[in-house]
Amino acid sequence: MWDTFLGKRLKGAKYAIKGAYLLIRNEASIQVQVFIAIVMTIAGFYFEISKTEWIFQILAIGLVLSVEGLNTAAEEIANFVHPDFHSKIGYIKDVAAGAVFFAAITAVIIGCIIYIPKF
Ligand SMILES: Nc1ncnc2c1ncn2[C@@H]1O[C@H](COP(=O)(O)OP(=O)(O)OP(=O)(O)O)[C@@H](O)[C@H]1O
Repeated sequence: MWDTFLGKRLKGAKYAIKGAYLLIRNEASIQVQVFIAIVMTIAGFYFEISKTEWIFQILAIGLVLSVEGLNTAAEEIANFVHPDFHSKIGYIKDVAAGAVFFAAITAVIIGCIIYIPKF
């Protein structure tokens, strides 16, 4: 069953769900982002944001969690291939963190556009 086209896709999805679970269980940065996502979701219901606002909020949450997850993967690869201090590893980790910064700034701006007018 797992050797068919559909079976291989299902197996891939199984590993992806396992990866998402590992990120949430092991990574403090992801746990913080998930907490913020839950708070923002509660805020969305509390302020009864519009369908368009929900779409942007969900996209922002997904963007941050996705990029944070990829940043963690980059850090893990860097630590595995070169556990010792190296300027190149420092550069790789810094640019991966920079990607998270872009995503986080985008999410904050979206949050401000949605919620500031509600006060
Ligand atoms: N092996 C290394 N060589 C050079 N610089 C490093 C190395 N490891 C970390 N750094 C520098 O330290 C910064 C933070 O490292 P890292 O992202 O691993 O966070 P941490 O706080 O050490 O670990 P964690 O995120 O798991 O708590 C990097 O962005 C990089 O500038």
